[in-house]
Amino acid sequence: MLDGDLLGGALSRLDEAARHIQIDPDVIERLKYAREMTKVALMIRMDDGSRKSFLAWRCRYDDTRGPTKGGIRFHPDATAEEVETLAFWMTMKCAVMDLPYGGGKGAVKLDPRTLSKTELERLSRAYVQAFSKVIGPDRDIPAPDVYTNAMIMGWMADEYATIRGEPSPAVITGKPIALGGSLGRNDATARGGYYLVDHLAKELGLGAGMRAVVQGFGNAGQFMAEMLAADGHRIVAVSDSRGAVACETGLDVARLLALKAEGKSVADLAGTPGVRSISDEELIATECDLLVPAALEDMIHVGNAGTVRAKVILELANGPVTPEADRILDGRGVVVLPDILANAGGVTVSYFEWVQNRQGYYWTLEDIHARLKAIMEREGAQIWAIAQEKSVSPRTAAYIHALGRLAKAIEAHGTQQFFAG
Ligand SMILES: NC(=O)c1ccc[n+]([C@@H]2O[C@H](COP(=O)([O-])OP(=O)(O)OC[C@H]3O[C@@H](n4cnc5c(N)ncnc54)[C@H](O)[C@@H]3O)[C@@H](O)[C@H]2O)c1
Repeated sequence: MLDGDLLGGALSRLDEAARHIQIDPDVIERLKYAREMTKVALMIRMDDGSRKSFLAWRCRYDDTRGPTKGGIRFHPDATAEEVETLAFWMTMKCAVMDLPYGGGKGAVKLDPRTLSKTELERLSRAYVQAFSKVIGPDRDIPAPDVYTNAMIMGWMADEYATIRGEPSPAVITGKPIALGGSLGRNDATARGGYYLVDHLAKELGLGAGMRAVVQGFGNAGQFMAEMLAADGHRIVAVSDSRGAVACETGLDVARLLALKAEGKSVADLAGTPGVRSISDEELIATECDLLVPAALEDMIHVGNAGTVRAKVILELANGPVTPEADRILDGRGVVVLPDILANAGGVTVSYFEWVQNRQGYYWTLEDIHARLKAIMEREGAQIWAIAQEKSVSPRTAAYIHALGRLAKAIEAHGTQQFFAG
């Protein structure tokens, strides 16, 4: 964390939103602390016969509005604080989208690229064994996040079914289609963000033939680049953890996708005609209409926010802009579409997957796209209207929107006023 503590920064957004609405102090008190945080060491057998332990967490931040929901991240830099912060953001995100969920998150501290496929499977199953009493279709529902994918979700669902003695697909979302996954889950995060930008294009001053920059070229970033390019926009710069490239006339997205599919980096496109290698800081400073951070937290901070030359930032990643950077961007007129709205397409289609699993009836892709579009447009328009009405940033407006819904649920259990009477 470059600009202070991550959880403190996240909670400060809550205080900022609370200044603009009448809210019972009990509500803020309730949202300041995670309800439950579990830490374990997962010990697995490695392929060479040795044993190795990995730290793992699962946080259920708040379940006032329903079972907790949130992904599992495999990352060498994962920390307990990061997990709690991500679980807090999930609480706000599910409220923003009016999904009947609270917020949760999990992580394992490791670089999954250092494990073989069989070791990765053992680790994924060990995670579910360790947290089998924490998770559950009515308690806490994990999903994929950074460096986890559908295959890992499939192993986890299978392990849970073995422990319970019966299939229980609604315990986890983002599963392979053949194991009860939903159509449209793979590109849902990017698609939701895309629908949002499209719906608010006029208000944002965006139009045809945009210049876009995408930071992070995984699930969220790749689908976003693909959708933008398919609609005739130009992807002028992209990056992944191994480097960044730029091309004034627009990068060949199909070629970038092929490189990633071969296990290579987007940086390997450098040297082809018109494509040059750039630094991460140059990527952030690239002049464009739309900057899409789709990697990790804190990528736009006090040290580089002043260099941003984008009209609009669409936060597909969670927490890519620090609170200090937010203030700098705001002062420079850069509109930030906040993570708890911009990347909520993923959890929304995860919700659809959970509903389909529970009812045992599966929807068509057209159905899923139409439902996702309707929700993104509905919540996006409401948040934009709050921002205009209260003269606040879309981020503060999104927090006001979420807080209003959470407050109703928390207050329904009785506030200080109720018990003092
Ligand atoms: N996948 C989802 O459904 C989903 C939903 C909501 C939010 N998100 C958020 O989106 C972000 C990306 O998630 P994902 O699922 O696409 O993960 P992913 O693992 O598929 O991809 C992550 C990408 O980020 C890149 N990256 C890592 N460090 C980087 C760095 N320093 N600079 C540039 N690129 C870097 C990696 O190389 C990779 O291309 C995360 O913040 C995640 O929490 C994902």
